[in-house]
Amino acid sequence: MGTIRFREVGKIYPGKEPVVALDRVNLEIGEGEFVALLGPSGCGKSTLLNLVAGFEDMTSGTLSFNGGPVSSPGPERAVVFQEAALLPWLTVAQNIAFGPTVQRRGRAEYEPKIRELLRLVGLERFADALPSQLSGGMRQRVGIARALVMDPKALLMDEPFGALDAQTRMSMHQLLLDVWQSLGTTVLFVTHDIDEAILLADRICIMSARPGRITREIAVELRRPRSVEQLTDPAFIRHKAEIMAEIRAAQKEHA
Ligand SMILES: Nc1ncnc2c1ncn2[C@@H]1O[C@H](COP(=O)(O)OP(=O)(O)OP(=O)(O)O)[C@@H](O)[C@H]1O
Repeated sequence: MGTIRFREVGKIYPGKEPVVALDRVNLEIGEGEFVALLGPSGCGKSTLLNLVAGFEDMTSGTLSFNGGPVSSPGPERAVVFQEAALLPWLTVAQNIAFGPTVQRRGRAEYEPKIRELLRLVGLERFADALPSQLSGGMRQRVGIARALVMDPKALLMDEPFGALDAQTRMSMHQLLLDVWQSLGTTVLFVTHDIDEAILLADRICIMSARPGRITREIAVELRRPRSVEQLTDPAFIRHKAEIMAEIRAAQKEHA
């Protein structure tokens, strides 16, 4: 389970000059699907993700997760932000265990899970390290493990690799693909990076400049398992040209 369904969803931020962030968004994401959201800055990508996370309320329309309405955050929908925001006084393992600890779950229940997640994100040797001893990529691995500890049905990722250098980004792409392949979690992934979206996603939704609407959906025709070698695949280049043309057209319309 992990299906997400937007029906005619609108979001207006109230204020002296109200901001129409989303306008009649329709989107269906199937169980285990990897969907990337691409679009110009300020088009409402984070707003859309925050609605699924339960951080914001919509103004109109309906949004459901596994068939039920979304009204608040929940452990079945985990969020990964650009900065992992780890607790600096806790070790890597303690940071990952933070959610279960707050929920007062027994150590015996979650410890095997923490070990499994440390292995999954390649940080077994850093279980006792403090966040200050880690690189940016390693911190983000902890962020992913922390998100997975409650066995979420969906991972909501808001530019999770946006602050990383190109090399680290590439290894994070591989890591995320491996994690997704082994867990089958639904992923909603917000990015500015066209290559990243094509490399990772099953489907790419392109949003128009404000007010944000989904103007185009592209099913990515690259075989899995994916790897960075596919950056030169003819299908990859075709998708990239198609997406760039769509984004240019949307910008022109807005100008
Ligand atoms: N809490 C808020 N109050 C008022 N306006 C907001 C709020 N949050 C976002 N907005 C506005 O809503 C619009 C959509 O913002 P959002 O952050 O969803 O876009 P985005 O596509 O994620 O942008 P970026 O790519 O730059 O992160 C923007 O114009 C933004 O200024």
